[in-house]
Amino acid sequence: MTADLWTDAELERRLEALLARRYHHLHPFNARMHAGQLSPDELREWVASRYYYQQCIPVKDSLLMAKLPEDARREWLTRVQYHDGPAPGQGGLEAWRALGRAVGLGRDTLDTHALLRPGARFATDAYVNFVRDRPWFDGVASSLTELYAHRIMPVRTVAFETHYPWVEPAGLAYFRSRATQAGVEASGALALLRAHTRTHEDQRRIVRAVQFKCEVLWSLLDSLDAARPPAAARPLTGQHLAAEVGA
Ligand SMILES: O=C(O)c1cc(C(=O)O)c2c(n1)C(=O)C(=O)c1cc(C(=O)O)[nH]c1-2
Repeated sequence: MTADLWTDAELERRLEALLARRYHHLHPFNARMHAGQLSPDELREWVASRYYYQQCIPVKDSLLMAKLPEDARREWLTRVQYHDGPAPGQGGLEAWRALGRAVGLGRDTLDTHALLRPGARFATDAYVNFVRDRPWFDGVASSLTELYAHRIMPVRTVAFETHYPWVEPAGLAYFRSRATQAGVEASGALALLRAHTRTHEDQRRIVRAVQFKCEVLWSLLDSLDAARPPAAARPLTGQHLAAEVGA
């Protein structure tokens, strides 16, 4: 340990301050969603684009697990199990499919990425690549946006109930589940990082990883918030791409 280390409280204060300024709850698209200003199609595109993010989370966690120390690996496995569930038809990803059904999107539309915005794919892939290519310490740190995620879930749930009554209530279960799960995950990640922090530079790496992750989440919403051009000029979706390669 070196004398110039921030205390735990100071590190958390810095992360809080960063997230309060840069987390995606402040993004104009999220603000419009929570204010009830999204059209049904915009809401569907968000659900479809975020589905790709949800699919990739257990993939990045599996890549991360391969690098973790033994105790941490056992702990991190629960994240993969949370999303994949103990059996088909269960788990977090299935809960997101239920959200898809609740907004009128079938599994086929989600799985073919027909409505996935290219920018949302690039942002998500950047997160997976970051975790794959960097040391596990940075990968774990990049999950710390979850320090804030659990706080916006209750806000989002109420926003959906209030402003989008056409969305089947059963579809909101995922948000409710994350309201507790994200906090548990963030505390576990922080504890693991603290146990392996030796230098001030380690602490700065944590902050930089959270900065990066804020940009991932921000970019994902940028892709959805782009000006809405006429259909012919709209960004390519999975459906267009599949048609072009003759699938
Ligand atoms: O809807 C959201 O605002 C939101 C944000 C985040 C986040 O902060 O990365 C995650 C999730 N949801 C989520 O559902 C989820 O499973 C998740 C996993 C992770 C991660 O970095 O490992 N973040 C998030």
